[in-house]
Order: sequence, then structure tokens, then C-alpha cells
Amino acid sequence: MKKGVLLVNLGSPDSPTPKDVKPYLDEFLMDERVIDVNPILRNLIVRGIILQTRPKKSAKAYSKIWWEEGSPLIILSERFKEKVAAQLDIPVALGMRYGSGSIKEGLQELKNQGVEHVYLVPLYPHYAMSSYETVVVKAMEDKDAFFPEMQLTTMPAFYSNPAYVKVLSKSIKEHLDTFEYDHVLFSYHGIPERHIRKSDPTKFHCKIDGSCCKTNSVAHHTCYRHQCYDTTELVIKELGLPRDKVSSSFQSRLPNDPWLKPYTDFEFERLAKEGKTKLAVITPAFVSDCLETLEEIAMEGKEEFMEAGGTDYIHIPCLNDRDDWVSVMVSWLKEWQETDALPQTHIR
Ligand SMILES: C=CC1=C(C)c2cc3[nH]c(cc4nc(cc5[nH]c(cc1n2)c(C)c5CCC(=O)O)C(CCC(=O)O)=C4C)c(C)c3C=C
Ligand SMILES: [Fe+2]
Ligand SMILES: [Fe+2]
Repeated sequence: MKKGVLLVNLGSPDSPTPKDVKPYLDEFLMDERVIDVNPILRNLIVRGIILQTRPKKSAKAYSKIWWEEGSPLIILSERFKEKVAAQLDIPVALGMRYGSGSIKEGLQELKNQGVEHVYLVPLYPHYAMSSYETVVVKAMEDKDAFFPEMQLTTMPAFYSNPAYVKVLSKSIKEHLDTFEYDHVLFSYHGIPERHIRKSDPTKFHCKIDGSCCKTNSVAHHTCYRHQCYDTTELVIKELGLPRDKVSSSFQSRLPNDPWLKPYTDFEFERLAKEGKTKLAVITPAFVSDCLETLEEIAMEGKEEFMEAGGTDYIHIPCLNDRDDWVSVMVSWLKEWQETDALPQTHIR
């Protein structure tokens, strides 16, 4: 069977204008794995409330980070794909979960090149129903509906893979070597606490306070919180960082629900008030820089931290199209191409 690769990222609006942001947010937030309430209530919350005001606000934020070539997330994903494809002798395509350049188009591109067996790579290090899972489900739905003869294999979440941890650590070290820090904050994208309970196959393991994470459990395969803390822990070990100078937090949330804590914006204030005035922030839930890193962390976050009393602040970029990250991805893809093997994960 001829093999090929489909890399999938989240997607962006076509332009930073309310006209283009609205349909993008509509598709994103109407996803039952993102706003996970019954369809009538989802319609009311998303179309009746959020989309009445958010597109204008989001468009303003997008316009602050937009590049001449387009959305940073899209451009960086395309650059990554080009570099990966140049080192492989099987077809590689890119798809977005929401907005233009869809998963279906990516599958079609591979089909046109004769691909029969697709390796699906959700470009998220951690498993969450609103990120990794929705990509896998959508790819399976599109495959079944439009390309039923294709075979699909999915790459597991790679948050604890040794090669990934090494390259992430190296990228962090390069910045910490030139920045005298009091503290390093690992800020992950937030999710509602309810999503953790829903993704727990045992229905009783996850306690959302970390007390569960020391007991080995099948729940850790799908526990976003557990996996985020694992990434932080593995980087601490790899770099030998002082434990009292590192912590994890969760950014971006919508009102009304409890989301994973501690919240990043509250941490900015707490750390500054504690006299930790030199802060480095790393955002490992994203492999490509995007609105959430470039605007929320690099711009807004800096402002909030400085206003709270901080003096020095850096955002360490995502892995983007770094050559060492490309090499890691290529090594995983070659291994699958040659032996069908998937990258190692260490579930603890
Ligand atoms: C219920 C709402 C949301 C959940 C759950 C959620 C999870 C989640 N998101 C990402 C990655 C990204 N999210 C991005 C933007 C973004 N996210 C939400 C809402 C939820 N995300 C919204 C409304 C937006 C749009 C921006 C805004 O209006 O504020 C982005 C950036 C996209 C870009 O174009 O740059 C990314 C990437 C993950 C990994 C995740 C769960 C772990
Ligand atoms: Fe998000
Ligand atoms: Fe846990």
C-alpha cells in the first residue's frame, strides 16, 4: 500500500477581519468537542451570545499578530510541512481542523498522489478532546465519507517522547542561557475541568488536583492535565532546572465554567507580587506560534506582568519550523514508513 502523511493543525480565519473571523469561530465553537453541551444549548451559547461580540474583539487581536503572508499559525505550519516533505520520499500534505485548507482537502491531495495508507499527525503534543481527539474524529469521518478505501493510522500524543522532550528542552535552554530569570512559567492552553472528567475512561481516576497522577492509570492516556504536568516535569529533569523556579499554568478561558487552574493571568500577578520579577514563559501546548502565544502571552501577558511589578519578561517561541524539530518529526515518519512503528510514549 502506498503510504503518505497528513499533518493537521487547528487553523485560522482567512483574514483578521470580523467578516472572516465570525465563520471561523462559528465552525470552531460549534464543534461538539469544544463547546460540549447539547446542540440546542450550544447553538444558543455560540450563535446567540459569543458570536454577537467576539468576532470584533478577536479580529482586533488577530490584526496585532497577522503577518504580510497571512496567519502565523498557517505560515509556520506550511513551512514545517515543506521542510518535513523535503526529507521524505512519500507524499506529505497539510490540513486544518477549522477554516480553509481542510482535512478533506489534505486527504484529497494525498489521494491524487496515489496514497492508500495515511499517517495522521495531529500537531498537538497533548491529548485533549478539543484538540487531538476532534482532529482524529474529523479525519475518520472524512475518510469514511469520501475516501472509504483509504487506511488511516494515527500518531499518538508525543508529550513525553524522549526526542520531543530533548528538542523542546534545547529550545528553552537557548533562551534561558541569555536571560537571567527568577522563574520559568509553562503556560498551557486551558480546557474546562469537565473535559478532564469526560475523557477519563475509568470515570473515577482523575481528581483534577494532581493527587491522582502518581497512581499509574489508563486514564493518563487521555488526561490533558496529567500530560501537561508530565511535559513540565520531563523538561525540568532534562535541563536540571531548580524546582522552586518552575511552575505550570493554564491560559485562555471562556466565562461561566471552571477551567483548569492555576490560571496564567493570575500567576503573572502572584509571581510578580512574590518578587519574582524576571519571568520566562514557555507555551508547549502549541507547536506553532499563534494568536494564543503571540498576542495573549508575548503581548498581553507581558503587559499584565509588568503592570503587576515585573521587570523583565520573555516569551520563548514554539518549536515552529526549527530544523531539530523537523528532524525529530522526520525520524518518526521514516520509522513508520519503514516498519509501521509509532513513536514511543511513556505513560506514567
Ligand atoms: C471552549 C473553548 C475552547 C477550548 C476548549 C479550546 C481548546 C484548545 N485550543 C487549542 C489551540 C488553539 N486555540 C486557539 C484559539 C482559540 N481557542 C478558543 C477556544 C477554545 N479552545 C477560541 C475562541 C480561540 C480563537 C481566538 C479568540 O477568539 O480568542 C488557537 C489560535 C488559532 C490561531 O489562529 O492562531 C490555538 C492554536 C488547544 C491546543 C486546545 C486544547 C488543549
Ligand atoms: Fe483554543
Ligand atoms: Fe491525574
